[in-house]
Amino acid sequence: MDRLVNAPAIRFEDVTLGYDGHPAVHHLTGEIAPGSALAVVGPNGAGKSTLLKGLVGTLKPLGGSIDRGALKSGEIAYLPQAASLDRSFPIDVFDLVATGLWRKIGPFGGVGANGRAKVRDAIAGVGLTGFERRPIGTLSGGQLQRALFARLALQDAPVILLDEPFAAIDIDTVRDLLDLVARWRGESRTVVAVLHDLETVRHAFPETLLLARRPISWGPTAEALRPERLLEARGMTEAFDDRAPVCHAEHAA
Ligand SMILES: Nc1ncnc2c1ncn2[C@@H]1O[C@H](COP(=O)(O)OP(=O)(O)OP(=O)(O)O)[C@@H](O)[C@H]1O
Repeated sequence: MDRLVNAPAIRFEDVTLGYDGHPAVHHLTGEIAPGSALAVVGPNGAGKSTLLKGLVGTLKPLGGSIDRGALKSGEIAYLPQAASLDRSFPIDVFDLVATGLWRKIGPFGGVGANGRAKVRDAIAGVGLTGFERRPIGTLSGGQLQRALFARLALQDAPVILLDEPFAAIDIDTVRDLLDLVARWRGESRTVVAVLHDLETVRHAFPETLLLARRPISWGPTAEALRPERLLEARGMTEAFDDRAPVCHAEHAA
């Protein structure tokens, strides 16, 4: 547990992230404290998924820097949007969840009796006992998301990133998965989640980053989501030029 409590903050210093030299997020400066639960909120196209890709390291900044402290590769667990998963991939629930152990045993390592017990526990923890040998292509959206959360739990990472984890998921599953998020917080893990449902954000995430290509507000959720801030965010993405060059002005608005 000390490993998690002592995890470093993640710091953004005037970060620009984008594609083909065009910014999708810019002028992001701030810090994610270890053990915090941060919601990332904003309109469509605001750059929320782009930010998570930058955080996990699959997208390099076009400008500025992201300091992950001493976090090693693999210590940031990442659940992309459900649409990015190929559900036709021939793998069953047990084997999908077992891939959460890769960081510890390597892709070609045997899972072993101990590992198999951990996989079964993780599957039970998300209420999927009995589904172990079901191909993932036969699961409902909610069941698949439960399996993906079980895999995340097994990864045992100090930082967990979730991209729209509750989109098109039934209310019981959302409640169960939020319980798991609360448990991760109790274990001092850092959780960053892209969310659209502001009720869920207000209920379960004490900190919020409201993003609209640039940060509109970042701080305690009630403050960050004040109506005038939300209005400002809506106007920002509508006005943004998708082919704009990188702007190097210091923290320009
Ligand atoms: N691979 C890519 N190549 C080029 N442009 C991209 C790519 N991915 C995203 N973009 C663009 O970057 C901008 C931000 O996209 P992003 O997916 O980060 O937004 P988002 O806030 O997650 O949106 P949503 O809520 O709709 O999922 C959008 O204009 C999008 O078209």
